[in-house]
Amino acid sequence: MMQQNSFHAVIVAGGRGERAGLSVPKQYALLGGKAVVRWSAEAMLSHPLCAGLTIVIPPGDEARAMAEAALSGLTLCWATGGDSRQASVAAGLAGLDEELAGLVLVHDAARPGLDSATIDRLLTAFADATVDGAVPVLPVADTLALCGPDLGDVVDRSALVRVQTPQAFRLTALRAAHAGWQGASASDDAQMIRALGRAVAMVEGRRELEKVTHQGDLEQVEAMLCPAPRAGQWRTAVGMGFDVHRLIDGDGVWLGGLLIPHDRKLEGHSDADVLLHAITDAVLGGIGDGDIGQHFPPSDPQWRGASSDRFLAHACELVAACGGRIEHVDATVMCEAPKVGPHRQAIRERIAAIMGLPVARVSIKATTTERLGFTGRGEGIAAQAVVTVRLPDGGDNQ
Ligand SMILES: Nc1ccn([C@@H]2O[C@H](COP(=O)(O)OP(=O)(O)OP(=O)(O)O)[C@@H](O)[C@H]2O)c(=O)n1
Ligand SMILES: C[C@](O)(CO)[C@H](O)COP(=O)(O)O
Repeated sequence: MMQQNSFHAVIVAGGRGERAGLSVPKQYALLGGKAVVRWSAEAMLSHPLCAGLTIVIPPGDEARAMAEAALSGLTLCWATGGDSRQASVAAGLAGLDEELAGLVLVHDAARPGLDSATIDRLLTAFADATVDGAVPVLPVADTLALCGPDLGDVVDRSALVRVQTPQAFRLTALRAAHAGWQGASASDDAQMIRALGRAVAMVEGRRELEKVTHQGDLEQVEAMLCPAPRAGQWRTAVGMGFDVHRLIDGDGVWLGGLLIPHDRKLEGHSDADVLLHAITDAVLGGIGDGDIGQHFPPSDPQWRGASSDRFLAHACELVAACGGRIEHVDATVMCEAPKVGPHRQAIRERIAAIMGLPVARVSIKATTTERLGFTGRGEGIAAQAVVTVRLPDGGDNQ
């Protein structure tokens, strides 16, 4: 049953970002350690009335979006973009169920500064049954003038606004607008709804919703969203973790959130994922918050056979609750077998997804111990990890 005023979000991330001139399309660029598109995806999904999210990406970009933008940990649908923003929006709308999505919020991935309050203002506009759309707007602060070879006449700016996204619509109206559009390519959806003679309300926009368009914009938006810490406001902490599990007869070992085929398995109360346990302890070490056994006691039956993803995700949530963020993970697995190398990239991607990090910030290494000791004799597997955490001063655990 659809909740009153719940909405489905469509984030268009199907462009090439040519004007921004970055080394990757701007939706995948890192802003405050997180891919640009992930900022809006998280903001949409964390809104209590968000009933679903579709992200529109360039053709063939799904693996990249999941790995580079660390989107695989989020619950969402994919759509393949078109040659223009308008075509990409249409592709995103195509998969929506009319019944489930009464309202749709269409948003540019290139505007990472989305917050819940803006979404609330847009939704509130639909209390007026005559409204079919709502957009966030900002006043124009500069003098505006026509331009030709020389400066032309000044335009009355009191009659102008800057239109941002997300733009909210009744889905039936937006579909009709896209189906009936006959003009040149439309730069946003509100003008398409208005062409049908339908009303679009204006709500207060947000400075932080500035679009990353040209060179230098990414730095400016980052400065708004992640103000650089002044000396003494932040500190960097390094946490370390170490774990060992015994190998027994079985048919595969859980390592880094993946089941690796093997003729043995790791023994433990949970799934015994020795690598995730070491990383979890390193994350907890970074915030001085005990260890994995304290948070998930082996004596507690609810953790019997549990997937260790949950332990690591919980530790990452504790970092966020302190106002901190994880910068980097470096871990080493010690065993003779199974060989980790063939699975290294898949393990990095899985850990990055669990931790909400870009893959580049997760390093996984492996070594034998030259047949020495318990790992050398194949009696068990050991793993150690180092995690770097950035914490605001005052965000400390006592
Ligand atoms: N074919 C396209 C073009 C744009 N977009 C998306 O629409 C938003 C606004 O577009 P814009 O800022 O123009 O992005 P780009 O097209 O990527 O930029 P450029 O024109 O500089 O290449 C962006 O989130 C972009 O990813 C899209 O989904 N599909
Ligand atoms: C949709 C939009 O962000 C509203 O301001 C804007 O029109 C996108 O324009 P672009 O030329 O596709 O960047």
